[in-house]
Amino acid sequence: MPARRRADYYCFPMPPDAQLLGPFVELSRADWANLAETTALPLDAATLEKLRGLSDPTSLTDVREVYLPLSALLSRYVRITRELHQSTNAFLGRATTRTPFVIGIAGSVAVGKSTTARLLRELLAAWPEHPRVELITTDGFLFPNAELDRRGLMHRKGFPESYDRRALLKFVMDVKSGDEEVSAPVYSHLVYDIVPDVSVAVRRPDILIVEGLNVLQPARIRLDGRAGLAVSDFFDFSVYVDAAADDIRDWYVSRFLSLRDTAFRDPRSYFTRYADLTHDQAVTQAEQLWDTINGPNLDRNILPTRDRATAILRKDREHHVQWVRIRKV
Ligand SMILES: Nc1ncnc2c1ncn2[C@@H]1O[C@H](COP(=O)(O)OP(=O)(O)O)[C@@H](O)[C@H]1O
Ligand SMILES: CC(C)(COP(=O)(O)O)[C@@H](O)C(=O)NCCC(=O)O
Repeated sequence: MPARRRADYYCFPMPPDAQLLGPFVELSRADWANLAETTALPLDAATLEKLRGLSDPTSLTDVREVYLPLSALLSRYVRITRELHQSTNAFLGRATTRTPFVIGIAGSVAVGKSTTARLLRELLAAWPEHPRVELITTDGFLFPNAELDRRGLMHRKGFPESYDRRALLKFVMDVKSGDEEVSAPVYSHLVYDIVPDVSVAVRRPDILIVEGLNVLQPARIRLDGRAGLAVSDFFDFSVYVDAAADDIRDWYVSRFLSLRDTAFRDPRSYFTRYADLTHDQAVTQAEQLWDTINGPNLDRNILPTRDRATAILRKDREHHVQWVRIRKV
């Protein structure tokens, strides 16, 4: 038998596509939709149009049946975490400042994380108890292209090692330390690079949403054999947006075709060379990008983190959420 590495002893042996049901309660779409505590939707069709990602068909019915109940559950978590903070302060005899409630949103490229994150921001901000909701995406913590090139990682964009993980961890730790102002760098999908000298500031919101491919990655084992910290150690709640890999691949390809007719035509786009591809050439190009970068990243790095989430939203081929899993407490 081959020698086992020390870290193997701490791993629960699971096939990569196995799903843990034990720690989760699973609700069908219909049962989940019945949980919405209010029928008033604080969002109209025009706002939804602005929040939806390119080629994302999420409808007002989806908002009402899926995202509204999720925001109601999240609001409970926020309230109870505040009570826990007060109770902990009373126990410690200290008056520590409450820190933002941090929500992580994970999932593959093209699965619709941005739409989920923007919808939750809108819905959560409608609650008078926590109106200040901010959102950051982890792409701002990708290394700039020049650095990715230097490290031989230009074809690994989105893999865990393509991020400045230390800076991302410090950002989330500073937010959870209650720092008055914490800033994050900014990425441009259009230019396909970090925007130099630009940052966004996070000033102690009630809720911070952190959206990105790898936010549920566990801590790395350091050279001395000890585990470090991971951003997910500072999440109060996390959501994994899930779908069949073949469906996500198709969504990626059709989004690429839409981008060919829109963003790729912008002279500032990194991908102007794709604007004049024929339909068939564009499909081949998109499939190649998927099969060499985003597909392997999903298999190796993102999907194995699914069961670390507090909530899993599983979409069908039409982007409709079929079932929801919530971690038991
Ligand atoms: N090359 C691109 N040019 C312009 N926008 C893009 C490009 N690639 C992705 N986007 C946009 O960036 C956002 C994030 O995309 P992605 O990381 O695939 O996550 P998701 O689809 O899960 O939200 C989406 O709103 C998408 O439409
Ligand atoms: C920018 C991304 C890595 C996503 O970053 P995230 O905000 O999820 O950390 C991804 O959308 C991307 O552009 N991947 C590169 C491969 C491709 O062009 O499809």
